[in-house]
Amino acid sequence: MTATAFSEASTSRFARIKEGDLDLQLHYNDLGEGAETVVMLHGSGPGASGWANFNRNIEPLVNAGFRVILMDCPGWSKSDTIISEGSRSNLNAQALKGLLDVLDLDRVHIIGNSMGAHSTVAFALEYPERIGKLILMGGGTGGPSAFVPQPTEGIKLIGALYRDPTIENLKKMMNVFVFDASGLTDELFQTRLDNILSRRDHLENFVKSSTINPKQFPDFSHRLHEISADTLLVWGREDRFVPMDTGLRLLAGLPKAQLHVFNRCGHWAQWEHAEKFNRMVLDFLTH
Ligand SMILES: O=C(O)CCC(=O)/C=C/C=C(\O)C(=O)O
Repeated sequence: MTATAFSEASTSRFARIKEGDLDLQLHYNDLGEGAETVVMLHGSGPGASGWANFNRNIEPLVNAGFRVILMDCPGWSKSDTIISEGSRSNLNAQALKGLLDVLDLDRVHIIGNSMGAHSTVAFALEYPERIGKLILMGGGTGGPSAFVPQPTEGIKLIGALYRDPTIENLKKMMNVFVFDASGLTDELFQTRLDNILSRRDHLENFVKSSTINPKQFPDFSHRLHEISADTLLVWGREDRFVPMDTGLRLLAGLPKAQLHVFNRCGHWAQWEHAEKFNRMVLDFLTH
C-alpha cells in the first residue's frame, strides 16, 4: 500500500462497544493487513485524533506488513462524547478493550502519545495478556515532574483552547507543541480548528470533566514494575507539555524499558522527527 493508496475517509470505520459501564460508538481508522496489529492512541488536545497525531507514521508500518488501528478515544473526533469523572486513562483503556473484542484482536502492540501513553500504561496494567510491545511518547504516567512547575505551560494552553477555541489560542498551543514551529502550516492550523469546532460537545465535556476531577490522568509510578512488556520510551528534550524527567521516571520503573531522547524536539516527536521515529519503531517492533 502506498502513501496515496489510503486516506482518512477511505479507512474510517465505526464500532459499537459495550464494555463494563461503557456503551459507546467509537470511531477508528483501519489500515493494512498483517498477523500483527499496532494500535495508535492520540493525545488530549482539542481537535486531536488518531489521524491528526499519527498521519506521518502509518505508512512505514503498513508497508512493513502491520495492520494499523487508530482509535479515537471517547470524547474526541468522531467517537461519542463523554464526561470523565474518574481516571480518563482507565476509561480509554476500557474503550480499547471493547474495540479489540469487537475486532477480534487478541494481542496488539500499542503506540501512545501523551494521554495516549497514559492510557497505554493503564491498559497494560488492566489487560496484560492483550499487549505485545509498547511505545510511549511524552506520557505514560500522570505523575508530577520533579523539575518543572505543574501544570506546565503546554497543559495550561490546552485548557485555554478548550475554554476559548479561537485560531489565536490554537496557534499559541501549537507553537509550544513543537521545537521548530516553522513546519506548522496555515492548512494544518485550519484543519485542526475545523476538527475542534466540529464537536463543541467534546469541548464542553472536557471542561466539565476537568472541573469535576482535575486529576484525569493518575500517577501509575508505583505500579510500573508490574509491566513486563518490552517498552520504547520516546521524548522530546524540549517537551513543554510533559517534561522529559517523566520519561526518566518511566525508564527507572518499567523493567524492560529503553529511552530515546530527541534534541530540537517538543511534545510531538512522532511528527517533528517522523522519519527517524518511524525507523526506530520498526526496528523495535521487528527485533
Ligand atoms: O495532561 C497530560 O498529561 C496529557 C496531555 C496531552 O495528552 C497532550 C496532548 C496533545 C496532543 O498531542 C494533541 O493534542 O495532539
